[in-house]
Amino acid sequence: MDIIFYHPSFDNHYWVNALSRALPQANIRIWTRGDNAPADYALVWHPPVEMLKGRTLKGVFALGAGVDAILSQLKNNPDMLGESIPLFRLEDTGMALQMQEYAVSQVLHWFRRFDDYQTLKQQAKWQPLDEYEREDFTIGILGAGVLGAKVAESLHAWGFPLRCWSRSRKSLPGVTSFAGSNELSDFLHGTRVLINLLPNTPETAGIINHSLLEQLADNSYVMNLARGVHVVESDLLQALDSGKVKGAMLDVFNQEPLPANNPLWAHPCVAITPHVAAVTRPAEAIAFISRTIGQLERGEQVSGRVDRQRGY
Ligand SMILES: NC(=O)C1=CN([C@@H]2O[C@H](COP(=O)(O)OP(=O)(O)OC[C@H]3O[C@@H](n4cnc5c(N)ncnc54)[C@H](OP(=O)(O)O)[C@@H]3O)[C@@H](O)[C@H]2O)C=CC1
Ligand SMILES: O=C(O)C(=O)CO
Repeated sequence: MDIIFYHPSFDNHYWVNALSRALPQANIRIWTRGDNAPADYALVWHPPVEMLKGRTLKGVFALGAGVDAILSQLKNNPDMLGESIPLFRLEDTGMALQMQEYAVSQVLHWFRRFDDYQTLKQQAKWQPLDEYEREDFTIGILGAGVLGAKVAESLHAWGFPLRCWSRSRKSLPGVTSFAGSNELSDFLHGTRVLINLLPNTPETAGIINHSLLEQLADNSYVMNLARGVHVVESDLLQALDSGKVKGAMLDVFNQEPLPANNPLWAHPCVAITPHVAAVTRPAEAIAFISRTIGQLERGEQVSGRVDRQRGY
């Protein structure tokens, strides 16, 4: 079995060595320009079109959870990957725990008013503030897939009222499920903390806009852990300036790296991380990929296949 590997920023040699240990029966090589030799599988992130074009692969694995970049490449280059070639993505592989850490720590930061205490500290003011009540701190999670469901689970342990919004109805302990565009308004009504874990698709791009933000509870908080394209930045800034939204924690942006002149950097109510909410963990990712390749080779059912029409 031949496997080609390409990632623009990972240590490709490290990955190929680790993959070779996990799949000793496979010949695994780093793909470089001009390599047209046969391959059974391709493991990629932001691959050059020529890497995949014209190949008859048994499968392509995205080295992350989101496949928006590769699907957008495919839209512009439909012959990059034949319709019958399955595309897989990483499911969890250590990312859910990272998302849980991120979401729980930030929700607690807001709930315990550490943002307000930081402001008071800058003024050298010793001033106990009113406590927030849990029942006024409803957390709404946009997207209840692999990562959204795990984030909900971790917040459930802290006793917050929880709701999620997805395409299909969910049954998650302690979480009220809202499904489909008809139920989005009800989901937003009363949501104090909005956490975004949707995939980037034509239906979800720009979803966090003026109309959505207006429907949140007053003094709400927004956490974007999914993709920058979900947030209309000018609408968020306006909501922050008006006080409708009290704080935003943003990991992903329309343009990455976020340009130095972007007003989000200087906004006092915005916290920023550089797309690190959940990174691909090699050991877990390699375990998932090698297990899935084994299942495919044996003709077994596999998980993680992307529905290209749906976009995630
Ligand atoms: N910032 C970072 O470091 C990282 C960001 N990400 C981002 O997180 C995203 C989510 O990952 P993951 O949880 O694995 O993805 P999943 O595909 O498992 O979950 C997606 C969820 O979104 C819901 N959804 C999709 N489209 C719609 C829609 N039109 N209306 C309502 N709900 C919708 C799905 O509903 P249903 O269940 O009904 O299908 C599902 O619940 C990734 O696509 C990626 O962009 C991922 C990893 C790291
Ligand atoms: O896996 C993904 O989709 C990511 O965004 C990794 O940071």
